[in-house]
Amino acid sequence: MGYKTYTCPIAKSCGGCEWLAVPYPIQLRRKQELVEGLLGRMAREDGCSVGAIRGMDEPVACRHKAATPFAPGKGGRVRSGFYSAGTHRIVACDSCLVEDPRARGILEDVARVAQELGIRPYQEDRGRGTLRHAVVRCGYATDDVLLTVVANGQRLPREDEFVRRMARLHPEVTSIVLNVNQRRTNAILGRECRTLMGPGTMEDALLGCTFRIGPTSFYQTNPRQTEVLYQLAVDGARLRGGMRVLDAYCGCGTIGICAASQARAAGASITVVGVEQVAGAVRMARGNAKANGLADSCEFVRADATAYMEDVARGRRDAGFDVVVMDPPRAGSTPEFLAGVAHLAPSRVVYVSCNVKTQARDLALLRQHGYAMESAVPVDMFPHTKHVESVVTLAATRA
Ligand SMILES: C[S@@+](CC[C@H](N)C(=O)[O-])C[C@H]1O[C@@H](n2cnc3c(N)ncnc32)[C@H](O)[C@@H]1O
Repeated sequence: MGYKTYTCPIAKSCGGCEWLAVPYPIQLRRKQELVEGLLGRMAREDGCSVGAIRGMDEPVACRHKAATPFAPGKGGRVRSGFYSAGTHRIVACDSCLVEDPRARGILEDVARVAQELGIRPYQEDRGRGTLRHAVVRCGYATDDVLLTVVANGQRLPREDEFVRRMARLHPEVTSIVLNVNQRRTNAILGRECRTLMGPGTMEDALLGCTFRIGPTSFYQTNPRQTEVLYQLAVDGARLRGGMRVLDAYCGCGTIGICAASQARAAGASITVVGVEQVAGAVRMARGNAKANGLADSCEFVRADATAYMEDVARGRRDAGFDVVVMDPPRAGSTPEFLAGVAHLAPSRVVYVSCNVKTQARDLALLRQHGYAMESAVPVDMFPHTKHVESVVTLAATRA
């Protein structure tokens, strides 16, 4: 890898890629050092070391998802682009280095068509206007493109015409969904969705499994690197026939389904129980298990992961897991969940994290509960930013 850097005309004002001026090999070195700093001592004490970061060959066009806010501009214009770093001022943008190249043009045309049809953009300070945000999700292994338009209301004015024009301008869009968000909040998406065109979801494939993803479901941003991340997680689980795997914080069921599919391909059958708190994601996970021929071996439960563990400890749910895979949000897990892991006493724990600080905090507790680190591998899911993901595997030290 040479010392090539990437440029972007709005790099300074956008602030999305804060490390863009840093050559990619140096970005990777910094992330490696960050993970070493947070996990290195614990790894050494347990007799292992932090492995080499898995970076990208070409860290561009890697985000499957792109979004824009809308705001009123001069002369009835509808403005779109990115929020300038630390503000809600919109900086226009017609292409983005890290996004799927299909996405930005579609978002720009949402603004243009809304302007032509007189659909008023949302005024954040007054809570007035209809068009708040748009989000485009593009398949990595498929040609699916899902456009979600977020409205401050149940309908868009001239909704049918809006859909007709967008479909004509962008035949590559396979689905359009209206998401309703009438709250005064910074959160982009509301809970309610209505399909305006197509199936209302998109399909993608990872590690040979197909996944249907809804507009509000979590799906890893960088699918190329997701395959690297998931393979590390599946390898770390050391699956054997007959094993039961708990996939905690499972989203649309992606890790558990990839694990069950790889076990099946190796002639072994495992069972997976996925736990996730978002109802829509659980529905998707069940459908995904079915679509991959794994409905009999993969079960998905809608629950708070900590509450699920507490139920297991009280004997209200089945225990008997050989492996726990956990992939919590940035805030990490809870002491109660981690105590629940100790109660379940799986032989292995695989901890996937997008925030190594909270992961280090949780690993310290798991080590107190009788687990030792066996491996830790950073994965670069977010090039040109300071963020890094890591996969840590632990084994029970007590037989
Ligand atoms: C980092 S994502 C990982 C999802 C999935 N493993 C993947 O790779 O796509 C974390 C997931 O945990 C879910 N989640 C957050 N807090 C939770 C909780 N307390 N209990 C259960 N699920 C939770 C989120 O909805 C999200 O789907």
